[in-house]
Amino acid sequence: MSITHPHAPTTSPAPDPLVWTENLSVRLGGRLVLSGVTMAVNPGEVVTLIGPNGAGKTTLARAVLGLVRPSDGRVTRRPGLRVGYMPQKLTVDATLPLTVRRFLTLWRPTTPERITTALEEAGVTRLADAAVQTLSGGEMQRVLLARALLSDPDLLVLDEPDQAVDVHGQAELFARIEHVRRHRRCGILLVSHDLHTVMARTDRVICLNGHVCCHGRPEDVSRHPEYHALFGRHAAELAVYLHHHDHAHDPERGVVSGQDGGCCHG
Ligand SMILES: Nc1ncnc2c1ncn2[C@@H]1O[C@H](COP(=O)(O)OP(=O)(O)OP(=O)(O)O)[C@@H](O)[C@H]1O
Repeated sequence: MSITHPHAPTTSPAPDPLVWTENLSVRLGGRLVLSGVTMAVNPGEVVTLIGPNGAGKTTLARAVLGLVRPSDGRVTRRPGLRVGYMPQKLTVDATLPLTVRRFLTLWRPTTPERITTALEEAGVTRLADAAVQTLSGGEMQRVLLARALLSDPDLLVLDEPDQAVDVHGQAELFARIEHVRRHRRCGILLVSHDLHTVMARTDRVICLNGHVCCHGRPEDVSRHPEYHALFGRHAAELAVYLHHHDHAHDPERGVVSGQDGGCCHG
C-alpha cells in the first residue's frame, strides 16, 4: 500500500495494486467529505480505515468501489477487478418471505454449489434455510460476508463487519476473514472502530478524518505519538477518538496548517 497526504512525503506506488486513489476529493450534499486522499490496496493485503464517526470511511470505501463519484482526483481499479462488498447495513423488507439461500441469489446469477461454498467460508452453513428476517445482527453480518464472497472477489470491501458481533464472534469472524485472504489471496479494505482488532490483524492502517491524518504498519502507527494524540490514551482498548494533532482543519475538514507537514508514517 502506498499513501500520501497533502503534507506527506510521496511514497513509490507498489507495482501492481488492485485499486488506488490519487488526490481523491468527494463532495456530498455540497460538503467536502474527503479531501486529497491518495491510497492503494495491493493483492493479499488487509488495509483498515479508522477514524471518528463521519470521517469519510464509508465514503472512501464506496468511492473505491465506484459507488461514489470523485469531485476531484481519481480512483483507478485494475482492469477486470472483481469486488465483493459487505456494506455497513442492508435492510430487508420484513414482510418478504426470504431464506438465506434465496437472499444470496438476488444480486447475481449463481449456483447452489457456490452458495454452499460461500456459506461454509462465512461459517453459516446451518443458516441456509433460515428466514433472513429472523437472523441476529451477528448472523446477518456472516450472511453478508457470504454474499460478498459470491463474486469470487479479488478485492473484498468490508464496512464494519464486526458490528453487532459479540467478542467471541468477532475473533471467529476475523479468523474467517484471515482464512479468506490466505485461501483466495484477495486484498481486503476494512472499515473498523475496533482499534484492538485493527492493530492485531491488519497489514496497513489509514487514519482518516476527511483527509489521511496518519498511515502505516500497525506496529509503527501504534507507537507513533501522533496516533496517540489522534486516538487518546485508551487507543488500544476503546474507540475513543480525539483529533488533536499538529495541523488544523477548516470547517470542511481540509488541512489549513501544519508544523512538520504531516502526522505519522510507517
Ligand atoms: N449522501 C450523502 N449526502 C450528504 N452527506 C453525506 C451523504 N453520505 C454521507 N454524508 C456525510 O459524509 C460524512 C462522512 O460519512 P461517512 O459515512 O463516510 O463517515 P464514516 O467515517 O463512515 O462514519 P461512521 O464511522 O459513523 O460510519 C458524514 O458527515 C455524513 O453525514
